[in-house]
Amino acid sequence: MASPPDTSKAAKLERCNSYLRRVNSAKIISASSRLLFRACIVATVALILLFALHCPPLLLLSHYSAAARSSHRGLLSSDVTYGGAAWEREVRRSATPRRRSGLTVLVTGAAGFVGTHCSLALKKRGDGVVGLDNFNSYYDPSLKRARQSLLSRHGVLVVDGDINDTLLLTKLLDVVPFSHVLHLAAQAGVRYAMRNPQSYVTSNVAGLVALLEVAAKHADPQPAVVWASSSSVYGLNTATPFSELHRTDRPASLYAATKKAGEAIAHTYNHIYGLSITGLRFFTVYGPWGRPDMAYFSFANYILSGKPIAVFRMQDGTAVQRDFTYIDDVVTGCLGALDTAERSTGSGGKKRGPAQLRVYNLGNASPVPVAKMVGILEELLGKKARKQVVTLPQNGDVPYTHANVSMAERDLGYRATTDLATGLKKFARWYVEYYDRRSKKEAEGAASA
Ligand SMILES: O=C(O)[C@H]1O[C@H](OP(=O)(O)OP(=O)(O)OC[C@H]2O[C@@H](n3ccc(=O)[nH]c3=O)[C@H](O)[C@@H]2O)[C@H](O)[C@@H](O)[C@@H]1O
Repeated sequence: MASPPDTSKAAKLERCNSYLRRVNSAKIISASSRLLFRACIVATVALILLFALHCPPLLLLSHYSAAARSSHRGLLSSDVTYGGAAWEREVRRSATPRRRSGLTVLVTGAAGFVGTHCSLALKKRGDGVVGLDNFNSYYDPSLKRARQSLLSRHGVLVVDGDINDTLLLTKLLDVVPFSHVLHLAAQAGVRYAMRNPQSYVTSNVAGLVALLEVAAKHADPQPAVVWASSSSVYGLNTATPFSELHRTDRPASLYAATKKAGEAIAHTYNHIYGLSITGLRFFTVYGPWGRPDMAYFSFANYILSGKPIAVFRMQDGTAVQRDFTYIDDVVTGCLGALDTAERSTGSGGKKRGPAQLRVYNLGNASPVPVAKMVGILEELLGKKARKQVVTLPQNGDVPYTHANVSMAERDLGYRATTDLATGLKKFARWYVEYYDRRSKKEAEGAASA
C-alpha cells in the first residue's frame, strides 16, 4: 500500500524548493537555446553575405539587374525622351492610319532627307507613321530639327533614339504592330568613310542587324522591311546602265562595302526568319530639305558665299557623272516598294515559309556631268562659281553612275519624271527661302538678346 503524503512543514518546504529548482533550470535551458538560435541566424546571414561577395555568378546577376534596371529607367522615367503612358499614347496616335487598310510604318532616319519626304507622303495619303532618328551631328542637326518640326506640324511623331537601342526598338514594336518598317537611318556619304570608318559599321551594319533582329524575333506580326541600299554597291562595275543583275562585289568605298554587306545581311534574315525585305539602291538623291554634305547642296552654299568649289574629273579628262535623282521620284519608288511588299512569313524568330526578297535601282536613268550640275546652279542662283577642276582623288568615288530602272518601273510603278534642271530649280528656291528665314530669325534672336 502506498504511504500517505508527508504534510509536515519541512517536507512542504523541500517540495517548494525542488519545484523552484526545476523552473529555474527550465528557464536556463530556454535562454541558452534562444541564444543558440540567434547565433545560428547571425551565422547564416554572415555565410550568405560571404557567399554573395565571393561567388561570381551572384555578382554577375547583381550587375545584370542593375544594368537592366537602369536601361528600363530609360524607358520609364519622365526625364527621357521615350517611355511612359503619355509617350505610348503619342506613339499610337502617330501610328494610326486615317484611311481604311492604311499602312502602319516605322520610318527610321525620319528626320533625314529621304525619311522626311517619305514620312510626309505616307501621312498625307492617310497612313500611320512613327519616325525614329538619333539626330547625330554628321551634318547640321538644326536642319534635322527643322524637318522634325515640319513633320510634327503634319502629325508625325519622330522619336529621339538610335537604331542600335534594341530596348527602344522592342518597346516601339510592342506598342504598335507595325505592318512595315521603312529603314532609312544610316551613315551616309561616300568620302566621309575615310575619316570616320567606324560610324559606317555602327550604323549600316550593327544598326541594320539590331533592327532586323527585333523585327524577326520580337515583332508579332513581323513587319515587311524596305530599306535604303545605294548605287555605290556597283563600285567598279563597268557595264552600263547599272542593272540589278550586274555584279556588286567590287565596292570602291567603305560606305559602299557596308551597303553591300547590308544586302547580304538582308538575304540572311529573309532566309532564316522569313522576313519580307526590299532593298532600294538610291542614285544621288537631291532636292529641297536635302543633305548639306552632298555636292549640289554645298556647291550652292559656296557659290553664294563666294568660296571656291572643287569639280572632280577623271585623269584622262573625261567628266565625272552622276545619275542625279529628284526626291519626289524617289518617294514614289519608296511608297511603291511599301505597297507591293508582301507580308513576312515568320513570327517569334520562326520562319513559316519562303518570303519576298527584292532589290531595285531608284535612279534617273540619265547621267549628268558634275560640271553641268554646277552650271545649272550658277544660272539658278545668279552667280558664277569659283570653279577649281581637280583630278578625282582616291576617295572612294566612282567615275559615273547610271541606273537601269526597268525593274522598278515594272514592279513598283516607279517613274523618273524630273530632269536635273527642273529638280535643282525647286531645290534652289527652297534653299534661298530656308536660309533667308533662318538668318532673319538669328538676327531677331541676336537683337532681342
Ligand atoms: O547614289 C548613291 O549611292 C550615293 O549618292 C551620294 O553620293 P555621291 O554620288 O558621291 O553624291 P555627292 O557627294 O553629292 O557627289 C556628287 C558628285 O559630285 C562630285 N564631287 C563631290 C564633291 C566635290 O567637292 N566635288 C565633286 O566634284 C562627286 O565626285 C560626285 O560625282 C550620297 O552622298 C550617298 O549617300 C548615296 O548613297
